[in-house]
Amino acid sequence: MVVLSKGELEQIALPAVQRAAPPLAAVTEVDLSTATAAGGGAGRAAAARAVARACEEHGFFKVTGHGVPAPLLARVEAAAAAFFALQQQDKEKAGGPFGYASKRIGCNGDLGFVEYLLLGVNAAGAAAPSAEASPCCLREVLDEYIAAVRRMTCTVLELMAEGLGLDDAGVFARLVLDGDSDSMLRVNHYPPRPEPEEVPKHGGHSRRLTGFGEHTDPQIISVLRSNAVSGLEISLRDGTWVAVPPDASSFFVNVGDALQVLTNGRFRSVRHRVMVSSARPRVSVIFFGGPPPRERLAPLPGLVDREGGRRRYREFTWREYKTSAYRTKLADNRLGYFETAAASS
Ligand SMILES: O=C(O)CCC(=O)C(=O)O
Ligand SMILES: [Fe+2]
Repeated sequence: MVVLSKGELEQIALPAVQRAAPPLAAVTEVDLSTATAAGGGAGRAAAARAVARACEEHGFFKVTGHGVPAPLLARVEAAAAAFFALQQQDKEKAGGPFGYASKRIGCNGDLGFVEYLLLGVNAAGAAAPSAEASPCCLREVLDEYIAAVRRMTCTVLELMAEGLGLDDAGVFARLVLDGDSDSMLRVNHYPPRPEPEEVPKHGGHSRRLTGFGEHTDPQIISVLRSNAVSGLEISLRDGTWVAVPPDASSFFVNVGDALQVLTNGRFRSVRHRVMVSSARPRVSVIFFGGPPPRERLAPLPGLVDREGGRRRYREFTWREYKTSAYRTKLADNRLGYFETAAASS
C-alpha cells in the first residue's frame, strides 16, 4: 500500500505498486472505412469476421477509419483538461450520484489514482450532473462527441452481429439506440505519477499506482479514446496482463458483461485496468453503450442452438443486473450470480 501525503484526498492508501506489464503484441485493428464504403461488401464481411474473432479471443480491439473528426477529439480533450484544471471546490459542484468524483470508484470502497466525470447519456446527449456546475462548453462538446461516437458504436455492434452470422444485424445496436438506453459517458483524468520520494519503491519494480483497478465493464460495449499517455492494460485469457500502447487517433473497444451474456459467453467481457506510471496526465473518455433498464437479457437463441442448447446464463433484466452489481467490488465477477449450471460444465 502507498499512502500519499498531499491534501486530504491523497491521504488514501492506494493499491500497491506492481511490475510493469509487457506490451500487447498484436491488437486487432479494424478499419471502419473499409466496412462502410459504398459497394464494399467484401471489405465489410472481412471486417465483421475480424471483429468477431477479436471479441472471442480478447474481447478487445482497436478501431481506425472511424469517421469521428480529429478536431472534435481535440476539442473534447481540451475541454476535459480545462474542467480538471478547475479548483477542487468548483469540480465538486458537479458531484452527486453522477458527476464529479475523485479517488473513490463506486460505493464499495474501491480507490484509484483518478478523478472523473460520470454522466448519464440520454437520447439527446449527456445528462448534466448539475446544470450550473458543468461548464457549458464541456456539456456542448460532449453532446457532439456522444452523437458521433454512438453512431460509430452502432456500426461496430452491427459488425459484431454480422461476424456472428446472426440474421438480425441490428440486434445489439437497437439496444443502444433505444430512447431509454442506459448508456453512460466517463471522462477520466489520471494525474501525473507522484514524485519518487512520495512513492516507496517496492522490490526494484517500477513505480506504478493503480489508476483504475481491474474490472470488466458491465454494459454491452465500451468505446474508449485517450490522449497519447499509456496506462491501459488488459488481461489475456491465461491471466497475463499486457499494456495497450496508446493511440490518440483511434478508438479501443471492450466487450462488456451484457454482450458476453447475449452471445452465450462466445464474446469475452475483457478484464482491464489502468496503471499510472507516466509523468504526464492521462485523459480518457469512454462511451458505455447499455440496454434500457427494462430489457430482458438472455443468450440469443440462435447462439444457444449452436452450442447444442447449452445456455450459460439465465434471463434477467438490465435493472436486476445493475442492482446486483451495485453491491459488488470493482474486481468481482458480477456475472457469476447469473450463470446457469451449464456454464461450469
Ligand atoms: O481510463 C481508462 O483508460 C479506462 C478506464 C475504465 O476502464 C473505465 O472507466 O471503465
Ligand atoms: Fe472499464
